Amino acid sequence: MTRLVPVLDLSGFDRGPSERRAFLADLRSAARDVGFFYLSGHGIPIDRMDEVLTTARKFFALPDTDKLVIAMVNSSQFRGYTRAGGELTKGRADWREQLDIGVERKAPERQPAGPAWTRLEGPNQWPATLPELKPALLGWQDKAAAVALHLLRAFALALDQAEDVFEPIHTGGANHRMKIVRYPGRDAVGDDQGVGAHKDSGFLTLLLQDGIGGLQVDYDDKWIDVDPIPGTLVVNIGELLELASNGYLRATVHRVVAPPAGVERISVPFFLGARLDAAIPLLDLPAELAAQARGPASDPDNPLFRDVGANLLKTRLRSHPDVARRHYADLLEINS
Ligand SMILES: O=C(O)CCC(=O)C(=O)O
Ligand SMILES: [Fe+2]
Repeated sequence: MTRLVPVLDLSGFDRGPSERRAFLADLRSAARDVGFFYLSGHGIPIDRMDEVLTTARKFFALPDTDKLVIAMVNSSQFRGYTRAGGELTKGRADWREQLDIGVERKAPERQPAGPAWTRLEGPNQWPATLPELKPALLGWQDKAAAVALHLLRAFALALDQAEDVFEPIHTGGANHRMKIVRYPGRDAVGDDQGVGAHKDSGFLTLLLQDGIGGLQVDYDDKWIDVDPIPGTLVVNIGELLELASNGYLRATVHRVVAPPAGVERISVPFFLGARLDAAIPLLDLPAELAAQARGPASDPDNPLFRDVGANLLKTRLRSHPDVARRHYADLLEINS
């Protein structure tokens, strides 16, 4: 049986010209069709994957007070802990708790006249009572970034571009983001929105999920389960890659249905980002690909900006209104 969401083996990309060609053809069709695929052959041992999930579980098991000390609302960089119900998708609460981190940097000197997105760079918040979390998550972030950048080179070739076409927009200051997420069983609320239907806003998302399931993709107006396959990562395309390819590649809508009563699900999404000062290029696609480009499917309520920093700030402000009110009140016309 062929799966609707296929499994692609990244090691094929580095195994010689004919395997590379086959990998790129599979990548192109997976990315254009359903927009989601499983990635095997990525080189991250399954033990490392399990370790990250285990460490994430330990974090969520900490007492609420330990987690709330590092609440995201403390951070103008949108880093830190969000309790279940504290994040919104299309205005509705998501039933998941999570810790957001990003690239660990010092906050730059604040330039009042500088662009607002400069406030997004800076440090993460870490729990004092679980010191192993920081090395585990920063280590995972490095590994996931390396896999995602490798894949981005493959995407460039699949689009008939120079392999390094995306390098200028991420080299030297990329802003990857990641989080650890816990979806409690639905008995807690009686609502089944783990996370509501959305597209991801970066280039590529690499998702590590445990064995529970609940992730679904929108395909032909039906919700298709992306059931866990051990040892793989789930990859999907974000809006920046859709934008760069003028909609030839597609950022697929997806959601998570909360697990059944008494069951929790842990996931670790990693979002490959770009430099905040970069603008997303419009790639010059060869005629046969350009003819099939649909134009980016921008949501009229939520238009995409080519400027990476402005785009990221807009999506963060929408998802976390409490952070917006505390740290970005000067920018807000939104009063909710
Ligand atoms: O937890 C998951 O499986 C997916 C989460 C997700 O789509 C997101 O955080 O953007
Ligand atoms: Fe997502």
